[in-house]
Amino acid sequence: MNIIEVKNLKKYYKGIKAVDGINIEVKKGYVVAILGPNGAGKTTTVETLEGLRVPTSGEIYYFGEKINVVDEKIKEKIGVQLQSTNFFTNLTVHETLKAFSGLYKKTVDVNELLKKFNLIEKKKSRIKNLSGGQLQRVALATAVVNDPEIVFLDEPTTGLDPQARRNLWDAIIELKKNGKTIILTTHYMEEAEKLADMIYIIDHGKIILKGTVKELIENTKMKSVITFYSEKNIKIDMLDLKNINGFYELETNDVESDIIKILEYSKEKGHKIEDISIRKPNLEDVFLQLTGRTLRE
Ligand SMILES: Nc1ncnc2c1ncn2[C@@H]1O[C@H](COP(=O)(O)OP(=O)(O)OP(=O)(O)O)[C@@H](O)[C@H]1O
Repeated sequence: MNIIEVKNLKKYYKGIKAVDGINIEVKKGYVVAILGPNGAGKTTTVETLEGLRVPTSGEIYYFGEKINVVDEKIKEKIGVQLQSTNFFTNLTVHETLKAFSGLYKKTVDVNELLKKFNLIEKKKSRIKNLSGGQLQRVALATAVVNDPEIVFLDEPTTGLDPQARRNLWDAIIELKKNGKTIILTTHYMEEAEKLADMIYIIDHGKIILKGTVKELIENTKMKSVITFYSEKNIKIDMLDLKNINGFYELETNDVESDIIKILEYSKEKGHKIEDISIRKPNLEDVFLQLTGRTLRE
């Protein structure tokens, strides 16, 4: 069953079509990523689903039922981590989570949350004294304080260093393991690749492609590239090798079989081959091919 379904959703501001007729389906227990560059319409989309913005038109279904407003009943079942998380900087971590749990009927034990998000040691620290990674973990904890079925995460790792980002990914994977359905926005393709069961690529308010990572890459029919270096002149039957001053490049759809051919040739002829690398197409390439721009432009 689709836990959320969005049909032809539009949100227009004066002169700006922030969201321009998008369709999204979210299955229970899935992590769905909305991936797109700055200004693509990601925040507008999720905040409309959260009931924070009123759509211009379109239909939203929660748990199979069409809704007109995101009412209290739905708000009890969703958890929201806002992009611009404005906590009271003088409150402690514990006080912050307590304050958020006061907003809901059903809540989980705050100490459990502190444990779960590795914040026990920071329990009495003031928000203003936390690192970026710790702050994002508090934000994630506030999003599940009501034990929601669906968790919305708007660019949860923006601005974090790689280690803090990986820690947060682990926390998100843990939420999924606990059966939560997660909708996250991101402009990091690694994040979508790592976490998402289904990806919607959005640009200028429209979904330009959807699918699993594998489907998206296969869909665009992009090839992998094998590169290596050799001082010898290498010519292998059936392989269209490009040679630029000893740096060889091969575009291929069958990395495994072609790499074996190259290695067998090298062994047979005694021609030394160095610096072999394989580059498989990723979501950044998919986006570039579709739009002519990179995700971070
Ligand atoms: N309240 C508003 N009034 C007018 N225009 C808005 C408003 N909110 C967003 N927009 C515009 O709508 C477009 C989409 O913005 P949105 O914040 O949804 O994009 P985004 O993909 O979340 O970007 P980012 O990654 O920068 O957060 C942008 O052009 C933005 O300037």
